[in-house]
Amino acid sequence: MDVSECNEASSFGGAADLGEVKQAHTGHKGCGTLGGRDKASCGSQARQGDLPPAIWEKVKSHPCYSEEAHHHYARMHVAVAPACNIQCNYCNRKYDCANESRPGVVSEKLTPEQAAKKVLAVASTIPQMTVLGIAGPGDPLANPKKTFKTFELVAKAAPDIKLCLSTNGLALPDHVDAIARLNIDHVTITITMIDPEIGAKIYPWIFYGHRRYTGVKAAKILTDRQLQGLEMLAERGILCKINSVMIPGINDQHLVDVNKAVKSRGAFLHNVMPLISAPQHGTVFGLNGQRGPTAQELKTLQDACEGEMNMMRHCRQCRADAVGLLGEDRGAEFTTEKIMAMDVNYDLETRKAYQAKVEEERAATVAAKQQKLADLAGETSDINLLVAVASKGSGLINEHFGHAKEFQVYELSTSGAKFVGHRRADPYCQGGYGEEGSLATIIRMINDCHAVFVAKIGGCPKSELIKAGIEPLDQYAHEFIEKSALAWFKSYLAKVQSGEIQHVERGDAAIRQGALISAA
Ligand SMILES: C[S@@+](CC[C@H](N)C(=O)[O-])C[C@H]1O[C@@H](n2cnc3c(N)ncnc32)[C@H](O)[C@@H]1O
Ligand code: SF4
Ligand code: SF4
Repeated sequence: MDVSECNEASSFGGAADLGEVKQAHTGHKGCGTLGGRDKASCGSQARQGDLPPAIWEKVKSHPCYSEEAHHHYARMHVAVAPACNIQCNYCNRKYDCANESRPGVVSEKLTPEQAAKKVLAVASTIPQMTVLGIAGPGDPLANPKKTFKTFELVAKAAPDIKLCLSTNGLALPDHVDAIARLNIDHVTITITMIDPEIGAKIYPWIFYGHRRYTGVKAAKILTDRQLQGLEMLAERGILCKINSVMIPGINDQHLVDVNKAVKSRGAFLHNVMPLISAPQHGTVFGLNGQRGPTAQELKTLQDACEGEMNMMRHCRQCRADAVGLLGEDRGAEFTTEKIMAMDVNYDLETRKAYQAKVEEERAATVAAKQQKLADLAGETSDINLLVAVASKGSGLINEHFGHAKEFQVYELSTSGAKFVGHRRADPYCQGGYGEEGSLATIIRMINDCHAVFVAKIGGCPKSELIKAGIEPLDQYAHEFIEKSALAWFKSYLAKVQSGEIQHVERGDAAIRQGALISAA
């Protein structure tokens, strides 16, 4: 789901500012609303210097729009939008499990007033929370009064928080003016098809103009409205992310065409997300056995789409009430009951001071990586491999192998270290002792990786990883991820060149043996 699609309330406050942003956006060769883009300059991997300053300001601390930012900044969603105006075969909002991280899932629905109080409570407890997103549990624009009221309250009380919303796009053209007026600078539209014949297999019905439509007719209205809404937003300089759910056998090949269509209409970022379809969720796809993609299938599609626009690869498919860094969920600390009892002290200056420290930490991460990249400059090898990393955030290798809830995956080559995805894991250590079943699952899940970087690891999992051909590395504990990965890669290349080891491809073959994106 999406969500973090938040927008920026403070720095781009007035109409004049918006005009300036639009000009900066459309005027930039790499990120123009229409026309060619420069591969390195758009999307979540973009860094300072790649983008016009006004765009960089919008994305630099948005954990979903900037891969670099997601190590340092948090987001939150408030569940104020329960209703939906369409039905997707992959969505069932009635199924709720507090321990589950999945789009559309929430524990409590909130009024706009409760939501605003929650935002202030989180903002004062987690000063690196920079983005408020509304992403459900239904569709924000099928609940426009509650959605916009919430944004109004938050913009007034906490003007430094960026505002985002995530919509299926059916009602979008009717609300673009309100979105611009409220300075909602980031909007996500879920577009899974541009061909209504394919759409009819994904959407059983839509509700539009006081009536219900089904089949190809419904899908045609939906795709027309989505693309119209995207063009209208791009025209106003509002950054748009497109979410596409990858459904093998239904729209997987077609998503390359979707990518071209949204790129040409000014989308900033494309997020191809894997279908989640467990039967117990009670969705049509879950019940009829429709599978989601493997990690390798997802990566292959993302690579195919990544021509001129970078792809978002760090989406965690968050709950509609998620709180915290991507990949962690601190929602349980902020239930309505707890918030009502909290003494909330929202202090803008304290938040700014904290975020200045975060920026220092981030600058150190980038500098360390640049130095290692410079070290690699003379290498000519065409070796390209994956490594897994256990991290709790801040761009550090700071998680114990046995406690990791996910492994971040980086692709290493002489061009650098590129974040290409994550694999969810059931923590190997439950209550202090290892579970054999979950160790085997984790090894299968990262079986396409040559090494795994961890803060600490026990003797048994270490030897099992070595047996599986994955090198466990704890000597980089509490070091920066990319710097360490590049340093290790350089030493790996040296060993290959000296004949000390032989490079063996892992990749496809290993992961086809059963590594799914989620162990769940
Ligand atoms: C829950 S929706 C809420 C926002 C809005 N209604 C929409 O669909 O864009 C957030 C995102 O989660 C995605 N999503 C919902 N159920 C999913 C599933 N079972 N598998 C993958 N993505 C899913 C949606 O496609 C959407 O991009
Ligand atoms: S990680 Fe994905 S689901 Fe979570 S807030 Fe960001 S875009 Fe939305
Ligand atoms: S549009 Fe969003 S909330 Fe509505 S059914 Fe689809 S995924 Fe669920």
